[in-house]
Amino acid sequence: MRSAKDFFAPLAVGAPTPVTEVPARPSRMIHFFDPSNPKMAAKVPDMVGVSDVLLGNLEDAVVADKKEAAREGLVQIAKDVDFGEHTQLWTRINSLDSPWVLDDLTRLVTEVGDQLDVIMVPKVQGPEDIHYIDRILAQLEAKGGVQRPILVHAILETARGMANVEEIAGASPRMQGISLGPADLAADRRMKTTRVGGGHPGYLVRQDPAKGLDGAPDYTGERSVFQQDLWHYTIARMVDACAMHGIFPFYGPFGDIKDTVACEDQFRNAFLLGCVGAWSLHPVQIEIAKKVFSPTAEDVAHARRVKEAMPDGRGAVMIDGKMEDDASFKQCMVVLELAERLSANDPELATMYEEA
Ligand SMILES: CC(=O)SCCNC(=O)CCNC(=O)[C@H](O)C(C)(C)COP(=O)(O)OP(=O)(O)OC[C@H]1O[C@@H](n2cnc3c(N)ncnc32)[C@H](O)[C@@H]1OP(=O)(O)O
Ligand SMILES: CC(=O)C(=O)O
Ligand SMILES: [Mg+2]
Repeated sequence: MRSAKDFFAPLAVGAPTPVTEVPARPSRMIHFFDPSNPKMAAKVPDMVGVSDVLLGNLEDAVVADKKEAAREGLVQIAKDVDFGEHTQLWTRINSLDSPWVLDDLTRLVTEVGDQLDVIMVPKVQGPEDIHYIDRILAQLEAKGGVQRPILVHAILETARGMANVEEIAGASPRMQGISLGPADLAADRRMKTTRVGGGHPGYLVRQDPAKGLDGAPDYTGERSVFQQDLWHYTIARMVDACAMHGIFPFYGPFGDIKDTVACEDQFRNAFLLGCVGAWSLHPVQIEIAKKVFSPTAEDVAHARRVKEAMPDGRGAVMIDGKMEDDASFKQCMVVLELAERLSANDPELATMYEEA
């Protein structure tokens, strides 16, 4: 463990000073594109300002013989495209045990390090993986003359990573956030779902049987079933780990692109539990994430009323028959702060909240 007093010192001579607070930039959707796919790459400039985060994916979903093309494609995009103030450029590098990761890091950081906001690291197993990335990034930042520290995002997609999630979240001042990786995590845990995120009709709770005429349970009657959320425990624990360390939790991918309704439900569950965003794999999911991860006009209006009724956040008042006090005031401030942050980037949302 590093001494607290050294935690914010650069890990290489000439590397930029680490941040003491992770910038809370709007990141409602992390939109994935494959930089080796010319059709997807061509769409990137038009997605600036549409997606909060554009992520050039180098890992899974990019075939082995396209790894170099994806890396070079991303370098070119980072050089050619102006991402402006409101869209961040991220990448997902290959896993730390792969033959590509060293070149991914070396090439990207020394060539376009100042354009990259966050590097997503897949299959993080424990804090030691983050310590490795922390040091090598510092060395490469120094070599490339990078001016601001590149932040790090871990994907939670192994049982060991899950068991170490709190240590991962606090492993470096570079840690920006953590995403749930439901596909690899399901495989690693030997879960028996073949879906990429989302629920499963087999994971359910069934209503008790009604009583028959003789007062005994009638096991033959109709009984409602309630599908449960396979990911509840994992997301809730990830949210706590992130909140504890002042970093941001994200739901990951929802693979059933055509099921926009269930995607919206899964995203909203994550939003309500504390996540700030989700991944978008297809352009259709950008709008879903934008809708879900922006507070509703009703919630903003309610939060404002509570703030007006309790300007200093103390005491207890009744609003619409409900008690509001210091704690619910804080809940309302979470909503208002998020609405304010998002409005600064999104004039449409700003107008909606003004009129709420
Ligand atoms: C478990 C994990 O690790 S998840 C993360 C890794 N996976 C990914 O990154 C997957 C990213 N997404 C994709 O590869 C694709 O969206 C797929 C394979 C799911 C579907 O692709 P398609 O079958 O081409 O979808 P579809 O036909 O609806 O595409 C419509 C248009 O949107 C484009 N498009 C599709 N996905 C994207 C994207 N992520 N970004 C930009 N454009 C996209 C297509 O190129 C197509 O363009 P065109 O109209 O010029 O032909
Ligand atoms: C997100 C991811 O990489 C996974 O689900 O495996
Ligand atoms: Mg994965």
